[in-house]
Amino acid sequence: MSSSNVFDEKFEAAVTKLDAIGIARKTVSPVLTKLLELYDYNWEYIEADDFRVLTDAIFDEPDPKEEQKKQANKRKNPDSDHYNKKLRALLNIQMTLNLGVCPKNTSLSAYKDAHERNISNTSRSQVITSSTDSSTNFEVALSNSGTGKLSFTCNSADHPDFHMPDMESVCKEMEARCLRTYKILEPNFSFIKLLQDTCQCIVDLGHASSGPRESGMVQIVPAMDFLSKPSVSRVLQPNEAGSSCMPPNDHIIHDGVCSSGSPAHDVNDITKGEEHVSIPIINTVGNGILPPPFHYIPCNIIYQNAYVNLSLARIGDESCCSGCFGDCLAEQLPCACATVTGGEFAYTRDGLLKEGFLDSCVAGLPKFHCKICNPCEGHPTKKFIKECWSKCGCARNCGNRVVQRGITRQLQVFLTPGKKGWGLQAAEEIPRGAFICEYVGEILTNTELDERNTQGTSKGRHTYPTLLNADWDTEDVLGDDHALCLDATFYGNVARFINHRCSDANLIDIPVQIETPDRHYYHVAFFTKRKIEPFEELTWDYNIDFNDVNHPIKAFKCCCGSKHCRDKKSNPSRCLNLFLWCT
Ligand SMILES: C[S@@+](CC[C@H](N)C(=O)[O-])C[C@H]1O[C@@H](n2cnc3c(N)ncnc32)[C@H](O)[C@@H]1O
Repeated sequence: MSSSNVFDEKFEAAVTKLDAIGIARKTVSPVLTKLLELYDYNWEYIEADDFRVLTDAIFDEPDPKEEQKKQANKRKNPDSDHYNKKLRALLNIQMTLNLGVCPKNTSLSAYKDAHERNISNTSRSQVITSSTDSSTNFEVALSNSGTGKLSFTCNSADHPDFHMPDMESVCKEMEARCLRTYKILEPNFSFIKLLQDTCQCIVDLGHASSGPRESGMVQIVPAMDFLSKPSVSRVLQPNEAGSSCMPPNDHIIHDGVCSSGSPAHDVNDITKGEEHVSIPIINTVGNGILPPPFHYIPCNIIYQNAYVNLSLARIGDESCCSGCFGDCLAEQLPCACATVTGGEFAYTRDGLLKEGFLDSCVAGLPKFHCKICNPCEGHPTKKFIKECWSKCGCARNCGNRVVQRGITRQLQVFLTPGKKGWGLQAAEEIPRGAFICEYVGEILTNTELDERNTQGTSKGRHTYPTLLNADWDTEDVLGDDHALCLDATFYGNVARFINHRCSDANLIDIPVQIETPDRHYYHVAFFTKRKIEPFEELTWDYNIDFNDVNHPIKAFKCCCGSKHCRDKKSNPSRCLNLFLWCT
């Protein structure tokens, strides 16, 4: 039987089953379609327990009439946080559009013509230009308060055909986008009204020629908190003119820069050249939303009190291979650096983890049961990798230096279709045992992490810390003032986008010792547990206890979709798509 027949039969069986308990086909079909997408067409999960997931999803689906009423109420009550988020996203897009329509062809003279037609014949706006050799900065001040400026930089030589967009067409385009993307139900929806209501801007399309506002313009008087955030200093560089500088999700293009407290994202490469490979941001939903801003760093950085002892004097002969030369893996006998891994290197000459080593990491070491906790549920202990380092005599390209050489695989940051937010996916086939990336962030003491949690500085829907507790022997003697963790909330690398999957995740985190022989501080490296297909999401098991409300790493309602999901409170229908709110 063909796979499409099998699909049809299964679909029909599900619909018939639910019909028998009084749920009509027209109710079942759309929910089933969404669930199938969510679970990668894994019927096993949907058919389990007599279609329990499907039945739950149907009962949890909001009544469409109730939903319409709620939407209308929210519009009447713009203070609602939920509603503000939506507006924020809409405004964000509006600003993106203003930059986005700036075609790659702009010349100073064309621009000046355009601004004279559209902007400058009003006393409330002005155009400021400043030129460098290869580019011209245009700052279009859209209000006399000086706060609502919108500007961009473009390379004047490359843009001979630029026309300043007129506000009417921008607003029409926005309205169409809103209706299309957000499926707004209200028949009288108007984008201009939305702008006026939400950021107190006066939108004048130039039809009524009254006073100084006769030309098509938008005056923006920031009223909402996100508009009044301080602007920053990063201006688009000539070589990145165009779409590569886009506003991060919570931020607006403001004062000519992708403005926020943190730098803007480059959609073509979230690493901004910090890694050997470019890692693009993919949002196939096309709603223009980007991940919230953070600083991309390729290596861990100490926040404040963390003590990491990087002393060459502490690395004894038994912890390095100063006598080696070239590639340690090419030698007949393994050097001192292989002692930690039982006298054999963890890596093959192809740069992959050896099968046996990976198998033993996946199987895991027995938990350590201490006498302090009562009762002790066991503390994690993991197998470590030890790489050669500066005190070793081998070369930079020695086969026992994999993690320290950084990311080499093709990866993408993408907006997941469910409620997990952003994720990381492979952009190529990757073999089993391959290094993907390190978990990079600020090095904090556990006390500092607790402080961030209690002060709410890390407050947000998603959290990004990981504890460095792979070795209980070390942890045991350290208090929270000394034990360390990594927090990628504000500073981090792509690993901060790797989502959790219970038990059958395709990545494993392995502690790696590089600069320090003790296990107080180490690197957390992700390797593939099996072959990865192109565009498969990369996941790891955070190993969190979904019932432990006091743990410094806050549990979330798990949407991993695994049949081994440990979150008994998770309801798969809650994990269904709602793109707009997911960041
Ligand atoms: C390290 S971040 C992962 C990236 C995150 N999705 C984002 O958009 O930035 C961890 C957060 O992602 C979300 N997350 C990760 N795995 C999840 C899962 N299986 N189910 C639901 N949410 C998940 C949770 O909000 C969690 O706090």
